[in-house]
Formats: sequence, C-alpha cells, structure tokens
Amino acid sequence: MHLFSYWRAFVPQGGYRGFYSRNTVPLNLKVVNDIHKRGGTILGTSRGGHDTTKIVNSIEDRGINQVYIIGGDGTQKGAAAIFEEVKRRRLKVSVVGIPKTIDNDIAVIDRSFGFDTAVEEAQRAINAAHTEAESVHNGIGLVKLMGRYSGYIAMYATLASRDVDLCLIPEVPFHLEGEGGLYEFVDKRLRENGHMVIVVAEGAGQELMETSTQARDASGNQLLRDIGLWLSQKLKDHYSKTKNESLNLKYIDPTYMIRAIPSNASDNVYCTLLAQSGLHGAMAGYTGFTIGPVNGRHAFIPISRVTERPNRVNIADRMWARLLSSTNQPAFINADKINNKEPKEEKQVLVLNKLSDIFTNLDSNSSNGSLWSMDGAATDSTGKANVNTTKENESSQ
Ligand SMILES: Nc1ncnc2c1ncn2[C@@H]1O[C@H](COP(=O)(O)OP(=O)(O)O)[C@@H](O)[C@H]1O
Ligand SMILES: O=P(O)(O)OC[C@H]1O[C@](O)(COP(=O)(O)O)[C@@H](O)[C@@H]1O
Repeated sequence: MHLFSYWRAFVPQGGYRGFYSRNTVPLNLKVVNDIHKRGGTILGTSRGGHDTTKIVNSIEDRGINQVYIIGGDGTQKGAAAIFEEVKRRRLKVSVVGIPKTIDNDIAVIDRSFGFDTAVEEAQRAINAAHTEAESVHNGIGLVKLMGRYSGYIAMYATLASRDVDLCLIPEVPFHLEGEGGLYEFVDKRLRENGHMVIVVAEGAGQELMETSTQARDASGNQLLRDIGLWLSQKLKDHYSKTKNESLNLKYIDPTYMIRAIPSNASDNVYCTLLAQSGLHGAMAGYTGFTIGPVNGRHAFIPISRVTERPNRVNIADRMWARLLSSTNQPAFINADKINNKEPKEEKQVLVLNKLSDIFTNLDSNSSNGSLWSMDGAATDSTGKANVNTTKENESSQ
C-alpha cells in the first residue's frame, strides 16, 4: 500500500502559516522520490505565524486526522499548543512532532535530525580555517557555527576535528582580558604554535557586545549580533595594541552553507526511522508525542516533555570536560558552581496519550504522558515506560 498517495501537505508559505494558506500539494511517491538528496525543504519554512485557533480550524475543516509537524524546539512548542487545542475540541486527530534542527536543542532525545550532517559539514570549514592559519605567521582561523542558545554543533565539530584550539559556546560566558581570559590564551597559543583555530557558536558572547540587542524575530528568538565579526575585530585591536607584529586572521562564516546541504547517510537512516516510528505511533492511536531516540532506543515522548526546557550543553558533564582536555582552553568559569545549579532529572513513569483515552477519560488523562519505546524493551507489561529521561547520552560514551 502506498500511503503517501493519499496524503497532502500544506504549502507554499511554509511553516505554521502553511496550515491556513489555501494551497496544498499531494505528497505521492513521485513527489518525495528524491527529496532526501536535496537540501532545504519542499514544504517551505517560516518564523512566527503560529495561530493555534486558525491552525486547528483548518485541520478540522479539512477533516485531517494525522498531523506531522517537523522542526526544532519552537516548532515542538507549537505542536504542543496544537495538540492541546485538538484535545480541548475532542477531535480525532493524532499530532506527532518530528525533531528536525541542526542545533540539537530539543530536550530528552539523543539528537535531532540534521545535527550529524551539520557537524560533518562544519569539518570542511574548520579544515579550511586550519589550512589558512598554519600557512602564515600569527595565523588565526576563526569559524562561526550555528547554535543560537545551544553550542552542540560547535562542541561536536571541535571534538571531531581536533584542529580546534578554542571553542566558544553560548552556555559558557567568556571574558577577554586578564588572567584566564581569551587574550591570554590566544597569545600563548600563537607564541607556542604560531597559529590557532577558534570555533565560535553564533549565540556565544552576546552579552559582551556593547551593541547587544533585545530585538526578536517573528518566532520570538533573540536577534543575534555577529560574534565572529566582533571577535575578529577585538583580536586584531588587541594584537596591534600589545604586539609589534601583525595578526593574520581569516574569518569564515559557513553557517547557511552548512544548513543548506543535503543530509548525510547517517541522518538519512535516522530520518527513515523517524518517519516509520511516527507513522506507527499515529496508526496505533497515540497522539501528542514527539518521536526520537532516547538512550539509543526509539521512543514516543509526550510533546510536553520535550518542550519543558531547551536542550543545552551541560558544561558540568563529561563531554564538555573532554572538549576542555582536548583543546586545553581556559574553562572560563567554575564548573562546580554550574554543577550545583543544574537540576538533576529523575526517572519518571508517566502515561502516554492515546486518542481513545482522550475520548473515554479526558479529565483523568495527564497531558504529561510517558516515553514509550518502539521496540518495547523499555516498557513494562502494562505498556508503561520506565525510561530515564535524563539526556545522558554522553555518559555512556
Ligand atoms: N511557545 C510557542 N507556542 C506556539 N508556537 C511557537 C512557540 N514557539 C515557537 N513557535 C512557532 O514555532 C515555529 C518555529 O519556531 P522557531 O523558533 O522559529 O524555530 P525552531 O522550530 O527551529 O526552534 C514558528 O512558527 C513559531 O512561531
Ligand atoms: O536566519 P534564520 O533563517 O532565522 O536562521 C538562523 C537560525 O537557524 C538556526 O540554525 C536554527 O535552524 P534550524 O532550527 O532550522 O535547524 C539557529 O541556530 C539560527 O540562529
């Protein structure tokens, strides 16, 4: 059976606006045949435009009974709002979140679709930065990578490359001057090696820029200043003030080039699993869940769980410690202090939402729900899951 031949997708304005635009396209096998080989999206995308009432009106008017919503942290929040409204109206509609963002900022799951590809593609920029930097005296290759609030791409690209001397992420505020500061470290590396590579996530150091802005995009995300340009200028100024030599700094911003490429093989396989699992969940009558791997097992996760908090690099965790020992960069802050601030997550047993439950017992059905493992290994005989929802993927590596 070719399920796709019955399906239509909302376009062309893209994103949530697409729900209440008039146009749709059929998603048959011919249309989707080679989309995994292309970057971008055939559905279109947009910031803002989430109007829960209009969206659910459209779902209701068109008689849609399964909704698959693809995107990052903000998109999952939008999906949660749609699910709540669908539930309030008692509609027989499954709402399924598909975690897609290169930033990897979706909580609970091991990684989001696109992240692996972004880390791999970032290697090309880092390699270029390294080649340029080591070819000249006092060479610095500075690479900016995406990551508005989460520094995962920068962290993993640094760990994968091993050519990076300094990695700056939004989760670690850094300082330029004085003992343990960035200037001191850069001076030392250039003195010792004659060149260095810096990777900076786009959300890092925003608080340092005098011109920092409170402006927001249509989705409510803070509009960021270009930390790469700012840091380039600061380093050049520092060098010209304190040394009698010139600094050869090459700034590379590959951010949109990275986001625009087709997904790699590993992400393609992941995508297949997301598609199959999401469909199985909806067909089994579950709703209000996001699909994704948790500690290596594909699970249905109540959307409300993945939207409770964003997934950010835990700098008290082993992975960041590994990065620090690999680059030998300054820690900038005392990890112990951060450690005490991080709330520890506990094992949870919750109940997953089923469409049938919503109709039979709406009031007693918690909207929190549970994780439900696709292979059943993490569930008990009652179908309830007992999965540690702490995102501890790092600790097992
Ligand atoms: N709290 C929220 N409630 C409803 N919709 C939201 C919420 N946060 C974001 N959205 C919507 O989700 C969509 C995507 O959010 P955005 O932050 O731009 O991207 P991402 O999904 O990659 O995080 C936008 O249309 C935005 O309006
Ligand atoms: O300029 P735009 O299109 O708003 O995109 C920039 C933002 O996209 C992000 O990469 C997130 O993109 P995705 O959620 O599509 O992966 C952020 O890191 C970045 O701030």
